[in-house]
Amino acid sequence: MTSSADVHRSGFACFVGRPNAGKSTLTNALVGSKVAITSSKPQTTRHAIRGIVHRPDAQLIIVDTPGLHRPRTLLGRRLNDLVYETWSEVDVVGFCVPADQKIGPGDRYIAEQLAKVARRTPVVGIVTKADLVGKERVAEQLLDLQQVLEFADLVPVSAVDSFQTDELSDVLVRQLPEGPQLYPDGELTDEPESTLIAELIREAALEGVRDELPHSLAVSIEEMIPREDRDDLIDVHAVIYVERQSQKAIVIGRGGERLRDVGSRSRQHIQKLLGSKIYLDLHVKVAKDWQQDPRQLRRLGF
Ligand SMILES: Nc1nc2c(ncn2[C@@H]2O[C@H](COP(=O)(O)OP(=O)(O)OP(=O)(O)O)[C@@H](O)[C@H]2O)c(=O)[nH]1
Repeated sequence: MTSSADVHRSGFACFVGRPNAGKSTLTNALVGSKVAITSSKPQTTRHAIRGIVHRPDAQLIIVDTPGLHRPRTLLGRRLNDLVYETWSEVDVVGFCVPADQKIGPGDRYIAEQLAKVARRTPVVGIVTKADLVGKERVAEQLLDLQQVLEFADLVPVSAVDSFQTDELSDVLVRQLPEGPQLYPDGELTDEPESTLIAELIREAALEGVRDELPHSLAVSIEEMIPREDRDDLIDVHAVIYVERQSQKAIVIGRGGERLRDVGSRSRQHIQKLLGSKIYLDLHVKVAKDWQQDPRQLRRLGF
């Protein structure tokens, strides 16, 4: 006879929520490593980056989806399609609502979309950023959240001080089917390295830029090759794409200062990721209105 303690579960979870709800940060807190990139700019996440939580009793694979929003561009529609596709593939969805903001039309829009899958896929309500407010406000937000959808479970968390992150992991694991380990021990993500590297560069390039520019930035890794005659150095050639000439000037900065800064910051993260020294060759190019152009979107991996 097997007791419940012997049961091993495995499966997929994803977090949804309005932009900036804290989904990427939560993924990193659960996985315990910098897998999904985070920033204070909305719509940072474009790729379904997976983080893997290894536990003795379970393997939880987290798929990080872009923020769902009313689409205005072709890119917007592609991103939303990616979100719906992800929901239908996972075993549990975590609906994230930040504790410090009232539940608004954006959240209700997501709840309406989620209600369509909630019969097939259990949805867990998550009140994020609990550290920003008092206990009473957290309780109030949990009550408000309960009004918008029927949840399999409700959990308040803080990714910043690790409040209840283990509890959340338990709650999500409970919704997974019994199954074997799907990925080897120690593996944290199955994204190709080039995608992670592109995301690290985009994260560095996003720092300190304003307003509409974040949506116009895309990074493509053109080439990644070990330097000839050296086994400790990799040449990485990357292009930062923007939509307009004026944006190019912003990204490069006066005398190229900003771009150098972006290069040196992202290089540190990339070296850590690859465990090797790298030479980073970084260029900025204008791809006019790439968010509206199917051919350019394809080339940039959307
Ligand atoms: N105080 C506090 N801040 C948090 C917490 N989690 C996330 N943040 C901050 O909230 C901002 C957004 O976090 P992200 O994890 O990038 O949000 P996201 O939902 O993945 O955003 P998109 O990728 O745009 O959809 C960042 O500035 C984080 O540092 C938390 O638990 N506490």
